[in-house]
Amino acid sequence: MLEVANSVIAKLSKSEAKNYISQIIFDESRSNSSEVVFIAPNALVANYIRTKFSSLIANTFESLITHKPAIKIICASSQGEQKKSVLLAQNKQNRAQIYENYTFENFIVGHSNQLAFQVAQMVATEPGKKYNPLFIYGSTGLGKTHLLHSIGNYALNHGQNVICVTSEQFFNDFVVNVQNKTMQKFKEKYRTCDILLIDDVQFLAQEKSEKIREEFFHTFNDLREKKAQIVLTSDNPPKLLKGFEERLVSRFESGLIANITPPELDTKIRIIKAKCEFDGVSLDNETIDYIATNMGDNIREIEGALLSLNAFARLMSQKITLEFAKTVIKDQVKVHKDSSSIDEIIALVASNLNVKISEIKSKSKTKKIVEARRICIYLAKSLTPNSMPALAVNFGLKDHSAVSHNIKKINELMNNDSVFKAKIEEIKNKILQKR
Ligand SMILES: Nc1ncnc2c1ncn2[C@@H]1O[C@H](COP(=O)(O)OP(=O)(O)OP(=O)(O)O)[C@@H](O)[C@H]1O
Repeated sequence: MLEVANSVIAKLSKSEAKNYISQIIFDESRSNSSEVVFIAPNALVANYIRTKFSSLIANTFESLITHKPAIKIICASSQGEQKKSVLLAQNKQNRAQIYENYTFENFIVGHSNQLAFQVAQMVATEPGKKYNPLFIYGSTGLGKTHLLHSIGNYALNHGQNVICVTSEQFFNDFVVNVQNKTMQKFKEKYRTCDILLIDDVQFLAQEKSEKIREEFFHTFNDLREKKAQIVLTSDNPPKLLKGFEERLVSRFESGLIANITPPELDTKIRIIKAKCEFDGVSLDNETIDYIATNMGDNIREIEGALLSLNAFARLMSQKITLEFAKTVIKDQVKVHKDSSSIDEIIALVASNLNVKISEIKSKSKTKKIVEARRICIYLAKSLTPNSMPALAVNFGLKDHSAVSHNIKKINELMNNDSVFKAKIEEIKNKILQKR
């Protein structure tokens, strides 16, 4: 059916496709091999399609299935059918904004993203009940959009009316509707959905116009009152989103905040294996380990490296070996090595916590220095491509389990103390901004 719809749409103007063809839904229960039935939301659309597009649809069927069925366009009879038809038509449009491969099934879960994954599943299955809003934050390329769209895919497949946009799309939509004096349309779109998913909400904070934040504030309140689910993603926790008024920040914090941290080596390896399987790329374990250890934590960049490897291997009819991989992705690896050195991290932590660089590098067991050193280890693991053994050498620790122990302590502190957590995020942000 999708093939027929796409072929028909390809022959129409944008407005014909949007205003007519995308409004009808296929009625499987009433269709058979000689007659195909579609439901239109009202008589106007039904009549228009009957007279203008019936033969085009029938011919398209003929070209694809070699016989020409009769095409019947009926009008939604009951209120329920009308509502279903409108909802399905809306969902067809909404679906177009959601990446179909970004599903819960395709998401690899590890310690770094487990909480975000679990709550995302909960809000998808029971929207608006708990954790509203859900605020997911983390550095770039760690899977925030993937989780957001997974919620969207799941909810759409379960008949929910979902709007999924980036904050830039929300802003552009707002501007267009203000210019066209069609704000009522904008409000209907954003305030009647069951689930509103907004990606990269930090960009709204940076917009010069105060009006967009005002509109977002009212949209947010309206949806919350109607118990519609709101999910937001961002690169930083609400407290660090400079540009939003306190009233909005406190609303973001009123639900659940889930942080996605950089994946541990083991999770990264599982993600690489899953991506290879998905894209049909064949890599041996040695090469997978090399990529996981040397390429940083941004999964988008790892995906890019896998694509390059695959493309070069095909082009040169060559099997992907470790040596081949090292040559092809050497630039990506180099960029990561240069991007945020351990010394840079130590210097920033030292100045932020008012301790000396030499103290962090010393063997001092003073509580304040131990904590500063631990923060450096934690940040070095998150922000540099160094492996655990390499970090152990760098920080003069016995082995990789000593590194894990230090990281675990910081994670515990962050989980129990939101001020401490915000402080770490702030330092991390400063390091990222220096890149
Ligand atoms: N845990 C995971 N399992 C499978 N794929 C993942 C995982 N994490 C990230 N990815 C993949 O990595 C790519 C980048 O992820 P995504 O776009 O969701 O990152 P992001 O956190 O939204 O980044 P940004 O802040 O730059 O928008 C996507 O193709 C996504 O499928």
